[in-house]
Amino acid sequence: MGKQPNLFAFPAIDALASTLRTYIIQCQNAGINRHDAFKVAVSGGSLPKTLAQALLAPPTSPEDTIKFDKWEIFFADERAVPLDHEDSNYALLKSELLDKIPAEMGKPAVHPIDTTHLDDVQELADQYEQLLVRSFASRDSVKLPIFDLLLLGCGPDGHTCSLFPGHALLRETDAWVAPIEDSPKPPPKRITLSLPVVTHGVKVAFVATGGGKKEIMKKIFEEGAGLPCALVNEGAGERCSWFVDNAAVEGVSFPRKGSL
Ligand SMILES: O=C1O[C@H](COP(=O)(O)O)[C@@H](O)[C@H](O)[C@H]1O
Repeated sequence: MGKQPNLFAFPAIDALASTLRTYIIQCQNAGINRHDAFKVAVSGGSLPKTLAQALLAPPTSPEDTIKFDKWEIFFADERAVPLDHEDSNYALLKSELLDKIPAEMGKPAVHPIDTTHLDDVQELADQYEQLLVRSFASRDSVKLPIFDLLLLGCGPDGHTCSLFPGHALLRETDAWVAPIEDSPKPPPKRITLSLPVVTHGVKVAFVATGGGKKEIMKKIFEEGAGLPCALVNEGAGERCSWFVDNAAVEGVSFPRKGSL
C-alpha cells in the first residue's frame, strides 16, 4: 500500500486552504534548498480561487512564509486564446491571485504561453516546451523536467490538465508539452503538460471541492478505469496528495489518509 496517494479531507474550504498552504510552503522550502527556486505548475478551473485563499492569508509564524520572489510559475495546461481572454488560465490566475499579491510578499516569475502562435497549437506547445527546456536545462541533459510541485484540478469527467478520458494524448511518451485540438470541454484548442511530466513531479497535489465531484471521486478511487486523474495517482503514488472537502468525497473509500 506504500504507493497510494495521500488524502486530506476537510469540512470546509477554510481548513483545506490552511493545510494546503502548509503543504505548499513545505514544497517551496524543499525547492529553494534544492535549487534556490520553487518551480510550480498551476492549473485553471476552480483551483486559482482556493489557491489565493491559501496563499494570501497572513502568516502565523516566521516559518509560515510564502517567498514569491523565489517562485517560477508555469501552466499545467492553457487554452489557445489571448492572455486577457475569459477562457485563459493565465487571466484567471492573474485576476484571482497574481494581481492580489502585496508588494512585500515578493513577485513571482510567471511563464504564460507565447500568444504569437495561437493559430498553430503544435507550435504553441513546442514553444512552451522550449521554455521548459530553457528553465529546466536542456532536453539532452534532462529526460523530463522535474517540477517541485504541480497543483492540479480534477474535472467532473476525471480529466486533469487538458488530459481527457480516453484521449490519445494519454499515451504521449515523448513530448513534454502537447497540443490538443479536440478538447471535449470548450475551448477545443489547448496545450497541456504530458502525463509523464505530470507524474515526474517531486510532489503532485490535486484540489477538488464540492458535491459535484463526488461521483467522479468514487470512480477515480474505487475503479480507476484509466481516468486521467487515476493515472496520475498510479504514476505519482505517495508523491501525490489530494486536498478535498467532505462534500467531494462523501461515501468514497480511500486506501490512505495523509498527514503533513
Ligand atoms: O478545463 C480545465 O478544467 C480543469 C478542471 O477544472 P475544475 O473547474 O473542474 O476545477 C482544470 O484543472 C484545467 O486547468 C482547465 O483547463
